[in-house]
Amino acid sequence: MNTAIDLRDLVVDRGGRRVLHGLNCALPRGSVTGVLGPSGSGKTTLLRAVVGVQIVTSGTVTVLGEPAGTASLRHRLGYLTQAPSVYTDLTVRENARYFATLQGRGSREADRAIADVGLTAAANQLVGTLSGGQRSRASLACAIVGEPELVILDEPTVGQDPVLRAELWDRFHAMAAAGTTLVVSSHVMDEAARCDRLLLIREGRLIADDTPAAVRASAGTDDLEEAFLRLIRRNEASRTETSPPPPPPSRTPVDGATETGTVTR
Ligand SMILES: Nc1ncnc2c1ncn2[C@@H]1O[C@H](COP(=O)(O)OP(=O)(O)OP(=O)(O)O)[C@@H](O)[C@H]1O
Repeated sequence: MNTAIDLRDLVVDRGGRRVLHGLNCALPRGSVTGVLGPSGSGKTTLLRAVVGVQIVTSGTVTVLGEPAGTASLRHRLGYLTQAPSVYTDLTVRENARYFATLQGRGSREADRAIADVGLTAAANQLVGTLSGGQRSRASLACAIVGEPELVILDEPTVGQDPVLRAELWDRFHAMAAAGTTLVVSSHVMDEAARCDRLLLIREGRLIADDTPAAVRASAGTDDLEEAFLRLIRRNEASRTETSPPPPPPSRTPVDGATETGTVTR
């Protein structure tokens, strides 16, 4: 089976509000999918649903052939949240070794993950003394140290300089070439261009699910940022057209007037 993630009519409510409105998509294994959309559009919620930590209102989320959240998936996926989840009173290497051990791996994999995120020089530094960007990379090392089949990364490159971002993306593609499936949320358009496939979310709805080339072609522009703007406007226009006409203004009959406006005496 070549599908890593399958969403069917996924609906999620949070805080009494509908956040995802019936998403459908199937993501292939061994690829890098970018999840893009404005702040608050539902990217993190979608990733949480795939990881299995989000209560789902209705629909199904199937991950590596199992329902999301199934215990056996825990060792098959790595999840990087937006808030770094590493121990500040341990060094980078101690953190990586700890998470490696949890995944049945050793110090070799820990050192490799540290190198993959460009932190070898800081391996013996306490995480609590790292910069924000370094701390986020330490967290990324811990998410990938178990060499999971599926890697879910929520804005992994925030706070990283362009050279490091490019290196991280090279690493993501090397992982995909080796068969790993990656889902990466981002706000950055040049990162969208690096993905094999894009999911563009707007207000909890998927408005594009395609390759970057197909997204550009469908929008009629080579500029991905402009393409997204056009797709968003097109989506808004079609929603306006299909929404029911507004109700007529309510008229409260005044004394002596009927509903039809005829004044009676
Ligand atoms: N714990 C929560 N309780 C209630 N509502 C929430 C909660 N977390 C998120 N939301 C709401 O769900 C919606 C989607 O949030 P989500 O974090 O998925 O967006 P996002 O696209 O990841 O945003 P960002 O790019 O800013 O991280 C937002 O309207 C947000 O306010």
